[in-house]
Formats: sequence, structure tokens, C-alpha cells
Amino acid sequence: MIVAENLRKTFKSKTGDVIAVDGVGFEARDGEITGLLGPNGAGKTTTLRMLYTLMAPEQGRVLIDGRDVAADPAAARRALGVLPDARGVYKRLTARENVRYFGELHGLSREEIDRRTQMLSQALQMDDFLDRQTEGFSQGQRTKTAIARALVHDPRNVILDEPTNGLDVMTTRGLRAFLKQLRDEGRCVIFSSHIMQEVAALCDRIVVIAHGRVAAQGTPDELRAQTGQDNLEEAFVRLIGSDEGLHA
Ligand SMILES: Nc1ncnc2c1ncn2[C@@H]1O[C@H](COP(=O)(O)OP(=O)(O)OP(=O)(O)O)[C@@H](O)[C@H]1O
Repeated sequence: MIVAENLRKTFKSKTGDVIAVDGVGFEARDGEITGLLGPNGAGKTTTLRMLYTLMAPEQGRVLIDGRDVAADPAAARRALGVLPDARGVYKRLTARENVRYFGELHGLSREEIDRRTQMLSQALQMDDFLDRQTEGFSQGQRTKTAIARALVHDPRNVILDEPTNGLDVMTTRGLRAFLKQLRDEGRCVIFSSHIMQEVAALCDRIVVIAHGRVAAQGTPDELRAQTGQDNLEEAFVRLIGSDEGLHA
């Protein structure tokens, strides 16, 4: 379970401070997929970076499985699997070697790494390219490698920054099925997206972010009720005030 409480982050720029995240709070439960939906520049990536300890919030705190990440960031990282916005796979290594390297960093045994790699490769349909060097991989192949690598240590909580960005329809379908599988295993899954249809199709709970703030949050039914709209897409447009930057 991941709890964000009143998070704030400001960046300095030549023209003044940019308040990227301003009082963001939500709860992402185990056994649920929580979607962070918002247009470009809304503050999704910055929020996720604070959740996975890459950035410290100026204000507020993050709890992973009930523990404050600031008190023990290393323990928080062990409990997390992260697909960052920069996928950053090592191009001289094969997909399998990328996964193995992370497994070794987590202190897993060779047998454990092999078992997890086989399981993840099957679930993510990576068998065809598992033993190819990642240089020249398609975007989908790189994303799958980065996800497998993020999950090698079997984390209870999974954070993915725009996981389907740039993927074709079939790969997206496969990835959505995989996220549902993680949810059904009881994990806490959070992902960000600017695609309304994706969030509507996948999420048990949705946090709508605009201009660094939470515009609304709840289950799809709750968001429909709050806005008086039967159609979730219409509800999102109402909540954000425009549909700019919210399409595939
Ligand atoms: N390192 C940084 N330095 C300066 N400004 C930043 C930095 N990171 C983010 N910002 C600014 O903070 C705001 C929120 O950015 P963020 O990347 O969190 O948005 P996002 O919702 O993930 O957008 P996108 O969908 O385009 O990825 C933007 O105005 C962005 O320009």
C-alpha cells in the first residue's frame, strides 16, 4: 500500500519558481490498480518520483506499507518495483542480463533470478527477444525489459510511469493484462497516464491531477457520480476543465 500525504515540489527556473506538485494526497491500496490521470505537465512524473524516493518532497510524506520512506529509503526501495519515465536499459546487455543484473543488486540467488526471469518473460511475452542484446530494441521490447527488471525481486508495490507510452495496440493489450495479473496477486499497482481510455479501462481508483493538484479522486463510479456524467471521458473533461493533452 502506498500513501501520499500533502506532497509539494517546486523547481527553480529563470522565469521564477514552478510549483510542479502542490498538496497532492491519495491512497493506493493493495489488490487495486490506481491511475494518476492528467494532461502533460500536470505533475504526474514528479509525484511518482517522490513516491519512489528519487526526489524528496519539500512538504508532506510518503508511506509504503505503513512506513515513512524518509525514515528508511532503502527499505522502501526494496518494497517497490519501478518503471521510471527514462527506461534506461543497458544496451550492451541482453534483456535477460539486464534482469539478472538487477536481481543480483537485490541479492537474489542465481536460481531465484532464473525462476523469476522465466516467469516474467512468459507473462510479458518476452521469450522471442530475451537473449538478444537490447541495442536496437523496439520501444515495446525496451519497456518490457525495464518492467521485468523492475519486478525481479517480487515487490509488493509497483509504480509505472506511462507504461504504455508509444506501444502498439497488441503490446498495450498484453501489458494491461499483465497489470491486472499483478493486481489479482494482491499487489498495489500505480501507473500514470494522460490517456483517458486507458485509465477508464484499467483502474479501480483514479486520481485526476491538473496543475499540480488533485482535481478529484475515487472509483470510476464515484467520479461519474461527482460530475453527474454517465460517460467517464466526459467526467474527466469536466474535472480537468478541458481535454487538451488527454488523448492517445
Ligand atoms: N527537473 C525539473 N526542473 C524544472 N522543472 C521541472 C522539472 N521536472 C518537472 N518540471 C516541471 O514541473 C511540471 C510538472 O512536470 P511533470 O513532468 O511532473 O508532469 P507530467 O504530468 O508527468 O507531464 P507529462 O505527461 O508531460 O510527462 C512541469 O511544468 C515541468 O516543466
